Amino acid sequence: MSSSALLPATGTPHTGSCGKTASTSFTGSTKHELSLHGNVKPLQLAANGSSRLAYRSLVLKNQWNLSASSSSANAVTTFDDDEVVPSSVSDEKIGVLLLNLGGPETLDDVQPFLFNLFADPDIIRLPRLFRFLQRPLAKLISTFRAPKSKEGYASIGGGSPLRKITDEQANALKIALEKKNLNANIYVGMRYWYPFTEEAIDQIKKDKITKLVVLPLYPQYSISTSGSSIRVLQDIVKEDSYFSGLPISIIESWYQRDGYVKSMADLIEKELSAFSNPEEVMIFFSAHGVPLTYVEDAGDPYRDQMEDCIALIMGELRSRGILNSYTLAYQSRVGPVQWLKPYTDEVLVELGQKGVKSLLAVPVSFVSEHIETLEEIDMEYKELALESGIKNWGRVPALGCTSTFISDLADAVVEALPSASALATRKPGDTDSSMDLMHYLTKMFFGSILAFVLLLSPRLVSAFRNTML
Ligand SMILES: C=CC1=C(C)c2cc3[nH]c(cc4nc(cc5[nH]c(cc1n2)c(C)c5CCC(=O)O)C(CCC(=O)O)=C4C)c(C)c3C=C
Ligand SMILES: [Fe+2]
Repeated sequence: MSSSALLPATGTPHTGSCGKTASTSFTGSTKHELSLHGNVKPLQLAANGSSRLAYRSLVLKNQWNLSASSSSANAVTTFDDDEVVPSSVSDEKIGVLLLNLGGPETLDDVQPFLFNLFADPDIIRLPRLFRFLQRPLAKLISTFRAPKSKEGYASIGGGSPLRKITDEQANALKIALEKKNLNANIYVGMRYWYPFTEEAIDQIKKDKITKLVVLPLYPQYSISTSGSSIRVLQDIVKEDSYFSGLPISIIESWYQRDGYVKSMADLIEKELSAFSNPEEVMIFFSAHGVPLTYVEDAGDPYRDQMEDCIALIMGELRSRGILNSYTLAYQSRVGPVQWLKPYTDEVLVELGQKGVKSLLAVPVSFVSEHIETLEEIDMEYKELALESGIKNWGRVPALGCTSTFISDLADAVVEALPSASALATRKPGDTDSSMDLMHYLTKMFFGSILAFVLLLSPRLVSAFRNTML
């Protein structure tokens, strides 16, 4: 059945734009006094491909003198103030670092972007012994995966909208913070494409930021997303005396915030009302998956947080008298291993077979439109759902620059400031280079055998081809 034969319940295409023009500088007000209260916040650290939990700070009541700051134009996207506040007003220069995944801007960027992604030890988690295979493996997988990915990016206009949307969110956050009397420089650091996290970090140092709030743009924490970006930050902090002394506060997850939950509920409520029989619509939460081993072996809290998040959103909807049925499934799996279940594609088919007629898809693991909303949900899953017997299809847009959401992120930043403190530094001698010669030779020996098997075996190569395409 062709999808065009059946009209979706909602008519507005989700273009992936916040609908505002990003600009790089603002004139901030000159002097603000603010009393802030921080909360006990867990800080989750992902290092060497494994997740660790550290608990950080504290209930503080702090009196701040916050100032606007200046910084020059740069390679990395920053949103900063033009106006320099006299140093007598305040010594503080507040920075907010938004962490995101990044996406290819052109089709030529796709393979190198995929290489960066698969070269990340938090994405392909090899045992330590085989870590030196990470890059050859990334080259192999990215080369096989690129044609399929390119098709996807071509179908959404030839590149990812992520940079543009993240810049717009940074812009909106800057304004929201100003409304809360906080002048801050906003930096965007992407994990796998421009502007890279490393560039943002360089700029933060150049700007002599004195207090930094790190805000990953993923509501729920996963080793593979926020964890990976925070690890990059930590690796730099360990080696750099400016960063090791810089008070930093990391907001590692924020799906539980009232403002986020209410903003999601608002979007769902609005899209439900576009169906002719809203109360018959099943709310279908579709989250990006992760391999099962992340959760079951490495202690990734992602699934628990996702389930908690859905319960909060549904609780909010119930409190508004919206009693629709709902379900959660995981999308976008890659490769031959088991991922979190149930899988979105399989659930859609089952729901169709069970006679569900109206469905509202809700992307819940990400706050921008991206390839997995614009292509996977809007095209692939919609078509599959319609073929499976679902008659009315709708999709909730990503939060983007929704004002209640951005205002809540601004609150999160303000609340995080008092608990900023220097991250722990590595002890002298606590480095990989302390590995002895025997250890090194053993690694190389077994690693070479695995490399030979993986890279030169034609059967394995063809297995790869089948699973990556
Ligand atoms: C919470 C969100 C995300 C999780 C968790 C996540 C894990 C994860 N992803 C891959 C593999 C790929 N991801 C790709 C793109 C991509 N992934 C996310 C979000 C999460 N990923 C985003 C926002 C994007 C960027 C989309 C864009 O618009 O550019 C891709 C490339 C696209 C494709 O080929 O499908 C891959 C590959 C793994 C392996 C993983 C967990 C281990
Ligand atoms: Fe992904």
